[in-house]
Parts: sequence; structure tokens; C-alpha cells
Amino acid sequence: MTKTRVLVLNSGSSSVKYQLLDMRDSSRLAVGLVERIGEHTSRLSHTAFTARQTREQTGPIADHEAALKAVAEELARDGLGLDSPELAAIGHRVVHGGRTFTEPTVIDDAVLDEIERLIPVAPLHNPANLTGIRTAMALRPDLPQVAVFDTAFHTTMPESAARYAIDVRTADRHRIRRYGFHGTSHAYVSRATAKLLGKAPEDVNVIVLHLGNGASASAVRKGRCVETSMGLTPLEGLVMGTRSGDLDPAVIFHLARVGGMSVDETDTLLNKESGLVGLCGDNDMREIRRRVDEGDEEARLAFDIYVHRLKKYIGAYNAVLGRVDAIAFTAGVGENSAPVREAAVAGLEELGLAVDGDLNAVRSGEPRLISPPGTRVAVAVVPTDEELEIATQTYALVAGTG
Ligand SMILES: Nc1ncnc2c1ncn2[C@@H]1O[C@H](COP(=O)(O)OP(=O)(O)O)[C@@H](O)[C@H]1O
Ligand SMILES: CC(=O)OP(=O)(O)O
Ligand SMILES: [Mg+2]
Repeated sequence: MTKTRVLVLNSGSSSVKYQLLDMRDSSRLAVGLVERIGEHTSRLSHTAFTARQTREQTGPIADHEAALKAVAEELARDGLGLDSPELAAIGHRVVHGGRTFTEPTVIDDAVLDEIERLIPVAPLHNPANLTGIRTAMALRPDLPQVAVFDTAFHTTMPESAARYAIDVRTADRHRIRRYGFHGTSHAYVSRATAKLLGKAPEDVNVIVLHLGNGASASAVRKGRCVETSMGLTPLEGLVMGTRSGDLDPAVIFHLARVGGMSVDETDTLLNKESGLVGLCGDNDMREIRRRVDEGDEEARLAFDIYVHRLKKYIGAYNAVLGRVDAIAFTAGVGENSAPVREAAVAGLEELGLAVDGDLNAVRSGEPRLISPPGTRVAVAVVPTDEELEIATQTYALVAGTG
């Protein structure tokens, strides 16, 4: 039997997203999501397109291992189980690959060790990724398991962008540099944006704004990343759902000296209790906009801070690229929040940027332009598909080996 299927696992800090694809035509056989892992109100939602079935279950799912086993059971109920002889490989999103991994990589013990070694610089993500990999390996030890790294696309950044201005010896000793994340999404979306413009990726310069729970911007010149907003860890850059993004590093010394806060307390504050949730108590942009529309001042300020930071990055990446052909909004907020897109581009006419109100209001799952016809820079909404990209890269690596 030909092995044409790939299962993709995207294990986040408190969720697992998965897709089973048939790579002959990249069609999706099943998709699903396990949310709120570790809480009493965990939820698994599973759709099998083959059986035209969607099922949901709620109730405690203790950890990522339990989550993955529940996913395997759901797939099996639709005859799509992990024991399928048609399965060619399992592709895993791995957030931090350091400088070691610039390409998708078949996972062995040495790869596992390296992902583990990188936990201190991706504490929210790499442990979950590792559990996902180990559980999948236990379920199908015979199958190639492939890691696709968030950092890989950013390894083309020049040293001038990748280095922090700190003592070189200290930086080198501790491998402190800017790695960047969400690379699979930035790669996919920058290519899809070129396609939307009817051009080859090598012929365009694109700013990609990946605005999900985690958020990052990247500047892509002729298909290669030259700058991105996340750094050593996914904390730097834009305002996010629960992360502060950019900040004077002296805030941390100040909190230690004046606030008596430990390193771990500050880590939690900046990664989990800051960003939109720290500013207004909500991290969901839908809820924030609802509050803004009701005249809530706290939500308004949170929205304004979020947009102000975004605008600074758009300006900075215009300067980095020199010439910009398109700006692409993607991920949960970027794809769905017309007010964020409108506000981020407002007042940037001198940079050749504008958003058309009617086009911006269109709701669609397709890549689309939202700038008025004839503007110098195309502004686009380009849905990301990290799972499809991971499946494509995974299959390219293993096809012909099984
Ligand atoms: N219809 C919508 N309008 C505005 N924001 C939305 C909408 N749907 C989702 N979002 C935002 O997208 C976020 C999730 O984005 P997503 O890319 O799925 O995140 P992640 O992959 O990091 O979990 C939510 O927290 C919410 O702020
Ligand atoms: C790297 C990162 O921030 O990922 P996510 O948006 O999935 O949290
Ligand atoms: Mg995401």
C-alpha cells in the first residue's frame, strides 16, 4: 500500500492542534484541537471529513500525553488510526531549534536531546513539543517522526539583525542571539502573498504580521527572512495575548530590587500575565473589541497600545526593506480583526499604505487584498496554514523512504 498520509501535531503550551492529510492532493482527512489541557474543563473537538463527523468531548485531560492518546482514539473511531499502513510520517511543530536546525529533520535520540537542551529558551513550548513527539514515537516506533522548527526560516537573518548589542563573549558562551519564531507561518504566508500578487517569491518584499495568541512580524526580502520581531525567546517584539513584547530590560532589575520579585516570578509576569491580559484582563481580541464598543476605557487603551506597537514595526520594516510590495495580516487576530488591520495601517499613506473599508470588512477564508486598487503597497489578509506547511515539508523529506 502506498504511504501518502501525514499526521501533523502542533503541541502548544496548553493545547494540541492536529491534522491528518493525504499528500496526493494535500486534502485534509481529519482535523482537531484539544484545549485547556491540565484543567478540569479540557475540550477535544474532532472532525473527520471522511466520515463527515464532528465530535466534541469535555472533561479533564491531565497532560499532553493523555491528550495525544485521546486524539489517537478519536482518529481510530473513524478508521483513521495511527496504525494505518497508509501513514508515511508524523510531522511535529517544534518551536525552538536554535542554530542547529535549519531544515526539517527526522527525529532520533540526538535530535531529542538538542530539543531538550533548548527548553530554557522556549519554556512554554519545547516541553510540550517533546511530550508530543515522545508519545507519538511510543505509539508508532516504526514510523519516521519529523520535526519542523519555528526558528528555521529565520536562520537567513544577517548578523546585524540577529545579534544583540551585548558583550560578544558572553553572548557566544550562552548562545544569546535573536532566533525568531512562527517561521513556518512566515514562510508559508510570504509565499502565499507573492502568489496572490501573481509574482514569484524572489520578486517581492513582504512584511508578514502573524497576530495570534503569540504574535510576531517579519521582513522578507525576495523570499528570505531578513528581520523578525521575536528574539532569543518568543517574548520579544509585539504586544501579545499574555506576553509583554518589547520592554526596557531594566524593568526586570527594577522589579527585583524595588519589587522584591524573583527571576521566576518576573518570567511568569512577562510571559503569562502581561500583554493584552495584563493591560485589560482579556486576551481575546473579540472580547476586547466588544468592550471598546461599549466604551470601556481600559480595553481601549489595551487596544491602542497593541496597535501602536504594530505600527512601529510596520514603519521599522519599511526602513529595513527599503521597498515593500505587500503587507500580509495572518493568524487569529490578523485574519479576523478588521479594526486591528484598519488601525495598524491608519495614517501610513506616506508609506503607500491604505485599507479600503469595504474590502477590509469582507469575511473569507481565502487570501485577499484589502487595499484600494492602485495603491503602491498591497495590504492583504492571507490565512496561515502551519499544519499544511509542516505536512508538506515532512512528506518531502520522507516520500520514497517507506
Ligand atoms: N473573530 C475574531 N475576531 C478577532 N479576533 C479573533 C477572532 N477569532 C480569533 N481571534 C483572536 O485570535 C487569537 C487566537 O489566534 P491563533 O492564531 O489561533 O492563536 P494560537 O495559534 O497562538 O493559539 C484569539 O486569542 C483571539 O484574540
Ligand atoms: C512561538 C509562539 O509564540 O508560538 P504560539 O503563538 O503558538 O504561542
Ligand atoms: Mg499559532
